[in-house]
Amino acid sequence: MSEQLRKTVVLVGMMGAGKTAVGKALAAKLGVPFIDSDAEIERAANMSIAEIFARDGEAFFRKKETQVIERLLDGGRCILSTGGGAFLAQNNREMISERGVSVWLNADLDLLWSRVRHKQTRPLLRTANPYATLSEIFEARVPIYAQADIEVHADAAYSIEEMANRVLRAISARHDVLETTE
Ligand SMILES: Nc1ncnc2c1ncn2[C@@H]1O[C@H](COP(=O)(O)OP(=O)(O)O)[C@@H](O)[C@H]1O
Ligand SMILES: O=C(O)C1=C[C@@H](OP(=O)(O)O)[C@@H](O)[C@H](O)C1
Ligand SMILES: [Mg+2]
Repeated sequence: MSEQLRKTVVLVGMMGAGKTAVGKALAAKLGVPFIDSDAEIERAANMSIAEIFARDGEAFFRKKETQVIERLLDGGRCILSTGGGAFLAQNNREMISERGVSVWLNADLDLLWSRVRHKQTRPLLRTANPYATLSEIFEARVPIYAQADIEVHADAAYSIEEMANRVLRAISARHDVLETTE
């Protein structure tokens, strides 16, 4: 049995949902390239995301993010993990739905917090009360992530491997995304 990816799969969702980790595992399963938009931006700028936010600001980062996602969607089919804010701009959502398929990794706030609380890599959470900030961002964004083509629930009990299998099952049900031949 062989599987052929017919569209780029774009993982969206909150910081800590597992987009980067699950995307990598999914790409390995399918034998297709894995690309993380944050990593691409960091590579091009030769700076970390935190440094880009500090030096050039969030608006600059968002412009770069749109450019990078547009370029990647025009390239070969792959698993594309985006940063948590990438799905918020309408033009980004439009190009993702025209040229790829969006998959929302939907995790609850407690799970997200448990994964991001000890990390210093996410500049948006460098506030006096990072839990409150995460909670506000979560409330504001959930209705937008809910516009994704496919939703996969992320539970604390699911390993990265299990999550990759869940996304694989969800896209396998869509023949316009993953074609399976005997
Ligand atoms: N299903 C999972 N089980 C256990 N740890 C996970 C799982 N998914 C992600 N992680 C861990 O949680 C952290 C955040 O995951 P990451 O992939 O960076 O999320 P995102 O890219 O959505 O912000 C990382 O340390 C990652 O290894
Ligand atoms: O949610 C956001 O706005 C952001 C999420 C981060 O990516 P992850 O979702 O992979 O952590 C990164 O793009 C940047 O710190 C902004
Ligand atoms: Mg990530």
